[in-house]
Amino acid sequence: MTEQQHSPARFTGDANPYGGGDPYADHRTADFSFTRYANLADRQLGAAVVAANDEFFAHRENLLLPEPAEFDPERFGHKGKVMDGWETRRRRGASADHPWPTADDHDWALVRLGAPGVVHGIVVDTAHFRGNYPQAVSVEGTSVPGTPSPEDLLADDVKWTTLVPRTEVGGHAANGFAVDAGQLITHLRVNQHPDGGIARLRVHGEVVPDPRWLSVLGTFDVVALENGGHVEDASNRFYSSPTNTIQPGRSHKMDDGWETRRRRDRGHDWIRYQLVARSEIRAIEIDTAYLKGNSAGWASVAVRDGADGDWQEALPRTRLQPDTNHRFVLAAPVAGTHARVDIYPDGGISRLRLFGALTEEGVAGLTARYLELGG
Ligand SMILES: NC(=O)NC(NC(N)=O)C(=O)[O-]
Repeated sequence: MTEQQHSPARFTGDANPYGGGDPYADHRTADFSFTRYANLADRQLGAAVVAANDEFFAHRENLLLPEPAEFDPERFGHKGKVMDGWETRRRRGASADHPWPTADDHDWALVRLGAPGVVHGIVVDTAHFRGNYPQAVSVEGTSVPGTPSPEDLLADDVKWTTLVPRTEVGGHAANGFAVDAGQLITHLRVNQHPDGGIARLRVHGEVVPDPRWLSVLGTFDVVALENGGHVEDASNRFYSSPTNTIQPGRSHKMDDGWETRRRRDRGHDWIRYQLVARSEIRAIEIDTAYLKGNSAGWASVAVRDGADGDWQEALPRTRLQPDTNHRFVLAAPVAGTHARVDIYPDGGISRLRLFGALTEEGVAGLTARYLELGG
């Protein structure tokens, strides 16, 4: 997929001091088209903020929390105002005559993505940092194989590519940046110039798995997000994201799955996926964990070979039980590049697993893409 380059809305400058009431009432945000891609900096996928040079006021780990940042005007701790984000101390200059930081002074945090991938856009949200947000931010990316330590990542021989050049940002705003680096990224370095606080970081993109790993595994879940599957479209996203259906592990609460609004017509809901590459599917799991009074009543699965192929039934319309994992062995393998799950009439499922193996063509396509991206 190629990202259409739009210039996302830009916010710069201070927000007003908090004046009471809903702290989000004056939060500045916009619709960023790249948020249709999954968040590769998701803890659930395995992402982490592995190091930061300073976290005096607030911990670096807050950056990846899934929920919006909270603000309690009354909450102060030993170090100052308790902030729900990553916040560094105020930098100072070298002398009384020059008390200001230098132009190059900045703070950094190292982020490991949940899976290697191509980044299409980044949101640096300074929610509630109104007078203490960074003047500017920049983001670099690198691809380091294996499991490097923070020291390995900070070594001089690691080559970093600029994903977001140093850019002025706004306080109390979701600052969005479209990215078009066209290379595989495993880690990010997020810089705030010269210092300050960032509430949340989101890194939207596509997972590009190592084809050697998937080939050795043989049979695996060919639609799983961590293996390179993704949601192309869905009929409804009212309560929760359809991407939840391909997240790792079992769902542990209702909004960890996919739930649609109640239908009052004669239609039904669906999700369409692109598989990691052309695959042969042999077994299907549909889980309705934590969906009890709102589980889908029935579900069917179809597979398509190529973007314009015809849909071929893999699983006929089948009754589902609430809060239950269902397993189906297919009578014969079904080959394709795309899949869809249709649920009747509405409700939700928590996970869809499509177990199979890459076809020869699938291995070749994935290997070519991986090498082209520098993997
Ligand atoms: N009111 C503040 O937030 N002040 C300071 N920050 C914290 N967290 O106390 C600062 O330096 O910006």
